[in-house]
Amino acid sequence: MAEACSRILQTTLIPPFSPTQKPYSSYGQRAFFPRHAPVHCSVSTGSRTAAEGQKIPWGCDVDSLENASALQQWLSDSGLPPQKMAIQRVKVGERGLVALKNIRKGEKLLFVPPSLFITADSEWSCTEAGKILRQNGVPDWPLLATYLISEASLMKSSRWSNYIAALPRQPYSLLYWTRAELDRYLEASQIRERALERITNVVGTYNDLRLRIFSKHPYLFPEEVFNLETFTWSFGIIFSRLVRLPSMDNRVALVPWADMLNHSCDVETFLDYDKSSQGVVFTTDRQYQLGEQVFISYGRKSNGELLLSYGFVPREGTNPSDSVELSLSIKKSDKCHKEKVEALKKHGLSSSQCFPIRITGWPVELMAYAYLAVSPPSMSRQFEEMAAAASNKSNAKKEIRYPEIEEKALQFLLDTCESSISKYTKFLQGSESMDLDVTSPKQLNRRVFLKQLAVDLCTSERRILFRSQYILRRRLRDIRSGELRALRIFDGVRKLFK
Ligand SMILES: C[S@@+](CC[C@H](N)C(=O)[O-])C[C@H]1O[C@@H](n2cnc3c(N)ncnc32)[C@H](O)[C@@H]1O
Repeated sequence: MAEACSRILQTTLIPPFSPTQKPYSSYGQRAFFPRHAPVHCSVSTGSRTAAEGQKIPWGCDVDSLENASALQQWLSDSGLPPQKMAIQRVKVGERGLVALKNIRKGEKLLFVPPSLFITADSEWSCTEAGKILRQNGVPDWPLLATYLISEASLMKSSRWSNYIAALPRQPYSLLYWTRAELDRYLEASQIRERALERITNVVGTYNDLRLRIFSKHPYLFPEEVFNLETFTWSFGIIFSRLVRLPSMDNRVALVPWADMLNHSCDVETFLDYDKSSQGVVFTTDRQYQLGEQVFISYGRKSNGELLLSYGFVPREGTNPSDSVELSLSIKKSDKCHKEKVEALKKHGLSSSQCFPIRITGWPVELMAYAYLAVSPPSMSRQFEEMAAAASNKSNAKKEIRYPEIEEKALQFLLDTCESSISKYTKFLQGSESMDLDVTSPKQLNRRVFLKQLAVDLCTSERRILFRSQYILRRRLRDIRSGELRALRIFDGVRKLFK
């Protein structure tokens, strides 16, 4: 479903690049951007639609194979060894790498040499721009984001032009959702908060670069090229394609070709640098028949995290790493609110804290937080111990137990879980009749697409909460029936002595 809809989205949102546009005059061959009205943050302006903002004149529509063969040709001319896979249209992920022959389990594939990686050390076509960013100590991610825009804007003059031309013109990412869309579709999920934080970070990073560097060197960083729209694009590319290479001191890199591999929750194989073959490889953990799509893992990520960075949600129940964030808080009305918050602060936590819950259970930290939330003033001496155990920074990751308040703590968790479930249910029931009031087919496609992603995410997150609700109810029932049994025995013994 998501795939079918995503195709619609991709072909309708972005106006195609017009090759007749003139290059940017003061910078040799930079692509020309029409001057925008003042830059807006997509989060703060609910009215702006994604279709209006992003006019990126590079990249391509991923649902077509536009530019894929030029990329393949350029890569093999630039030192990529012959491959057992080719870029093709696929059912999962639109474009992906497909086996050209049978591939065995345990085979090493790819071998992308370092000369084809883009890292923070890559040479800039505009050396002056790179020098200035480095002199200003710009960290790797913003540096890479700026590098990508700088190279992209140089079009054919950049050595990466074939790679950039094959990148998505609009990466799927929550960065492209407006504030109104996030509020409307992701209200029940904590991923909404994460998306808002991420958008704020991107906007903040761009504003910081603009104030500190770009405004001082307008000839090197013209606003027509280095603006919030292009930064949203480059960060979208980075979030969805950058890889961390453990065997290269955890360096981050864009690795052309390797970044054409799509994610599957069924495989456990990751990209890494292989010292012996001196290239980025992965080792297959299953066999592939000729014509089958080959997958890697993007890491053990929840459905929410996959939506946040990559813009897709795996089918319900297929992701063993799926989790949902449950937000717990210390009630303002708590007699020991101040003391509890202070204890939490000491351990880097706050009065409201999110914990990941999986289908298989929850972390010991969550239970410790619940104990703290329900503990009475008479237990104030234990607040510190509870806060330490609630923080994953505590060295001793031991499970703490306070039998005297266990029932209260479990009930607190059950209440929180059920209030979260009701938010999801409200959204999911409402989504069936959600009015998709729109004025154009483009907007309709976008809304159907976003709604489907949100429904998929909320269904999978609610499923985990349902499971927790079941476990919590059973534990409470056991505690209560145990207490009842103990009470009956006590009563019997009392009668005996009467
Ligand atoms: C590293 S790129 C992979 C190549 C990408 N399909 C392309 O054509 O450029 C990551 C992007 O691929 C897509 N993708 C990867 N795995 C997917 C999956 N299992 N389901 C849907 N889309 C997927 C998402 O759009 C994601 O942002």
